[in-house]
Amino acid sequence: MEVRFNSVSMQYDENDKTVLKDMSFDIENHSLVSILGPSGCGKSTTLMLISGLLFPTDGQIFFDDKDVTKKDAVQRKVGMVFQNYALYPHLSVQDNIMFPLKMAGVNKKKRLEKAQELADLVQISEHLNKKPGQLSGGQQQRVAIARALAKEPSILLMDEPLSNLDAKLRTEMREEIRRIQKETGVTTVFVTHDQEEALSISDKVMVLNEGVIQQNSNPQQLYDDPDNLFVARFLGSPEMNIFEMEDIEDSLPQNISGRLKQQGAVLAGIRPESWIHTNSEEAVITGITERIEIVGKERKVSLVLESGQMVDIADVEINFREGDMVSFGTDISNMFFFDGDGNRVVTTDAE
Ligand SMILES: Nc1ncnc2c1ncn2[C@@H]1O[C@H](COP(=O)(O)OP(=O)(O)OP(=O)(O)O)[C@@H](O)[C@H]1O
Repeated sequence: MEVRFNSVSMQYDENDKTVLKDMSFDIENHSLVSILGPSGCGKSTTLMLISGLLFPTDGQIFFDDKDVTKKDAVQRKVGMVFQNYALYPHLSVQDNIMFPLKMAGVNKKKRLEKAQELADLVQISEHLNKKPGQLSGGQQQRVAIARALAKEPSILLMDEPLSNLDAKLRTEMREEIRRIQKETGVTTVFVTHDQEEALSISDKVMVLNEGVIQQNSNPQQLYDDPDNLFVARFLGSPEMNIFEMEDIEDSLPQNISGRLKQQGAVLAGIRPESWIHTNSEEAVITGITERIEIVGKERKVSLVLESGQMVDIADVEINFREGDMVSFGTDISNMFFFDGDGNRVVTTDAE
């Protein structure tokens, strides 16, 4: 099922602030889309509006060509998975999976068949007779996914489904969600505030801030070609280093820095992994190495510039020590520029 928002706005209360502002997007059939953004940006509200558990103040919502704006969750036939699993503790795994089918009046033979099929899909067959309390968090979430899929939903909605799991299980389960989504082909919307999670499993990531879509594109594009300063800084860890243009323009070719300024560029950004250690005059920054962190294969250097600005540098060969004065440069193609409103400024030469 394709989902389309047409200028949707949401205000919980007349006197309250507008939580989502004039939101328009398309979610392609059979795709997995993540909604990513900081706390309070409107991720769950967007998901609830797709589900039909909430209704917009303005705008229309379409499932394929059908206007579902006024239809509730049952009419929209959505499947939902929550952070806390929301399983029935007194029912077995099998009964939990079959529950929506029982409510729909499906006969027992068919219910059992479907429960087995879904248990196989989410790889929980050997636990069918257990109660949720006897399962690990990851296994409980598998049951919740199977239950959400039981009625062959038009769309599967997941609100921070992995938040209660430890780091290793989180990684494992996100791969599982991707596999299950691919096998079933069900259009899936996944809410998370974890960028790695969103980038690793999604066909598209919708980045939200303060109820406004900042960018809606494939994960690689978000990282390599951010539309604005918010997206550039939100994605990537450590965060992109940001400089005032005037602090950095001397190291840019004059014709390019002139053109960028003409276009309104006031800030320049360089990702920590784009720096190259150099002794040449082409260095963009020079500073004192304040800290070197080596954790497994990760290398991170914190450099303090003369101005006092701290710069993060990652993935470089470390042939210097803490306290050393070191210089770094980068190719102009690795630099991002932004105007005073935080919008990206691109000159063809700087691309
Ligand atoms: N029932 C409600 N009544 C009034 N305001 C609400 C209600 N639910 C959410 N809000 C407000 O709407 C805004 C968006 O909330 P929402 O839960 O959608 O954000 P979120 O991005 O999912 O946040 P989080 O990551 O913290 O869960 C917040 O400012 C929140 O305070």
